[in-house]
Amino acid sequence: MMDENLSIGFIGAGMMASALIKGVIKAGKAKPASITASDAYQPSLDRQAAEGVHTTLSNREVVSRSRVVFLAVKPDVVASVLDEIKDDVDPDRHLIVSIAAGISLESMEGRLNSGARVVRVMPNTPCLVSESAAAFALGTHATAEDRALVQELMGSVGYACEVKESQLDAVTGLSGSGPAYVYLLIEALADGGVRMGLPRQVALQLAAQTVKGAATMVMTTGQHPGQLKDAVTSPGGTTIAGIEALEKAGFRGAAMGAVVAATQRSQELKALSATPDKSSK
Ligand SMILES: NC(=O)C1=CN([C@@H]2O[C@H](COP(=O)(O)OP(=O)(O)OC[C@H]3O[C@@H](n4cnc5c(N)ncnc54)[C@H](OP(=O)(O)O)[C@@H]3O)[C@@H](O)[C@H]2O)C=CC1
Ligand SMILES: O=C(O)[C@@H]1CCC=N1
Repeated sequence: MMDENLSIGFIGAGMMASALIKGVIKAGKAKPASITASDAYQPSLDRQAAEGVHTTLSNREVVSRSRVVFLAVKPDVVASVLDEIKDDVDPDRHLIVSIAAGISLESMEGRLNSGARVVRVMPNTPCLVSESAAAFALGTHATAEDRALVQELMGSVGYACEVKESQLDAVTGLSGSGPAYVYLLIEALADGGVRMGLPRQVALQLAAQTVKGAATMVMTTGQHPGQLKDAVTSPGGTTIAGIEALEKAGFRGAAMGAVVAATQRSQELKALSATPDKSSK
């Protein structure tokens, strides 16, 4: 069991860090006072300070105050942040948890002093409402305790599982970016309702609840989505007319293509994380 007084730090206090901070506090896994957040953008820090989180403009202070340090900056900033905190990271004390898309464990370990414990996590923003879908991979020096801690922390805000690092780009393309695809779907379904005369608010509520209900059916009945689809689809009825329209528009291919494109983009981001020459350390 995690100690609720475990000190957790966030370097970068933007969208994803805010969602994680709120989620872990709500789950009772950390107290606001045991969290430290840094950012380059003062209004982001002001938002965290209002929640009772200790804030600072110094990334090094985050490391000095925390045992678990989340790297929650954009992928192209990770290298410079690691260079900045490198000499403050103590393998006996710190676990570094990167949530940056595409940045490899090897490249991060290569920028830190030897023995640094690093984990890569790919979360998603629904951790704010305890409905995250996350996967993680352990670095060379991360321990069984680190695995248990990350599983407990991420599991407290939704579903979490360990995967091979090579699978994390696909996780990013599916569940990391996935909430945005589903928001697009909800918006489009609501637009369809509005197009056919429903009030906007009613249409949006019906669309969102339909997506939530269908997801809950998949997760609780154990039935294949195809079986559940068939149960909605009466012969010669309304649903098959709707499905025909979706199939004609290439809906399945478009959804698969979104995951493929986002995965490929995550793979491209690796180019930003080439391992530095170790002899220069
Ligand atoms: N958003 C999402 O749904 C998900 C994001 N991620 C990953 O999370 C990471 C953060 O993404 P997201 O929260 O969306 O991005 P944001 O831009 O919202 O947050 C990043 C924050 O880091 C700040 N920052 C920039 N440089 C530094 C620095 N040197 N030191 C400290 N803070 C700095 C930025 O300030 P400023 O704006 O002034 O530059 C910004 O406030 C990314 O690596 C992304 O791949 C992973 C899963 C899902
Ligand atoms: O769009 C992005 O790059 C980040 C990573 C996954 C979700 N958002």
